[in-house]
Amino acid sequence: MKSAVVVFPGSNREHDAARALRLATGQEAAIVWHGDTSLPSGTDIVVLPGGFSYGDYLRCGAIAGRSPIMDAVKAHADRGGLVLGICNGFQILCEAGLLPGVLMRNKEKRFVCKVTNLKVERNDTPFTRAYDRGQVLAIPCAHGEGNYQADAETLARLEGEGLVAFRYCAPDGSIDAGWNHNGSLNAIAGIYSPKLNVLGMMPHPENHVDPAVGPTDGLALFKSLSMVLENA
Ligand SMILES: NC(=O)CC[C@H](N)C(=O)O
Repeated sequence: MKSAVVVFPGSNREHDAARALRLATGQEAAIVWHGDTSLPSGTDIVVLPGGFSYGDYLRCGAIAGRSPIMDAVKAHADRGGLVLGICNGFQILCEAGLLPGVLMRNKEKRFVCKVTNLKVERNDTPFTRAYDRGQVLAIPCAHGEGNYQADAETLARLEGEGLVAFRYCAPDGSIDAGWNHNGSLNAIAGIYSPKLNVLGMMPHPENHVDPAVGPTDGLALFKSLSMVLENA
């Protein structure tokens, strides 16, 4: 499995993402600069990592979404290639038009850094097959602008087509506004593209992958990707 992690000026989670990919797949990810115009040949999965690309100026991800590498990322996604955007990476995917909607400021207008509970909506996707449907994961969040918003038509389409990947939930899996720390519509923490090959999510699965430093609920996401590609 060949993976590539894109680095933008201000990215700060690229090594965490590369490490998670290495732990799950046993292979090194290529590190790709945002100013490049192509991905390494044979790339199976592209990861847009978290961080503060371009200092979060204009809107988080707005400038990075127009970087030279994004045409190659779009072409990869159009061919059915896998793309994972985590936190700032999710913001970049929305700003680049690979996913619908926008990430607004958290409802309390504060940066939130804490472990959240995430409900796995479906486990028949390339990103979630190593999870159970309805499983509740403990995954950290660290963002100021994670409040997912979309117009009513887009929201209805996401819900109707099963494109919500994860929701913020209570520890027992119930959807309760008290656990939706950033105010996202329908407690949405992550969404898929219509072909399920692009996933954007605000929480950081790459930070819960190593038993030496804590819980490992994020590892199965990266394992899912390697399972898909082994079976391809
Ligand atoms: N951890 C991150 O990727 C942060 C995302 C973004 N800069 C925000 O604060 O919303």
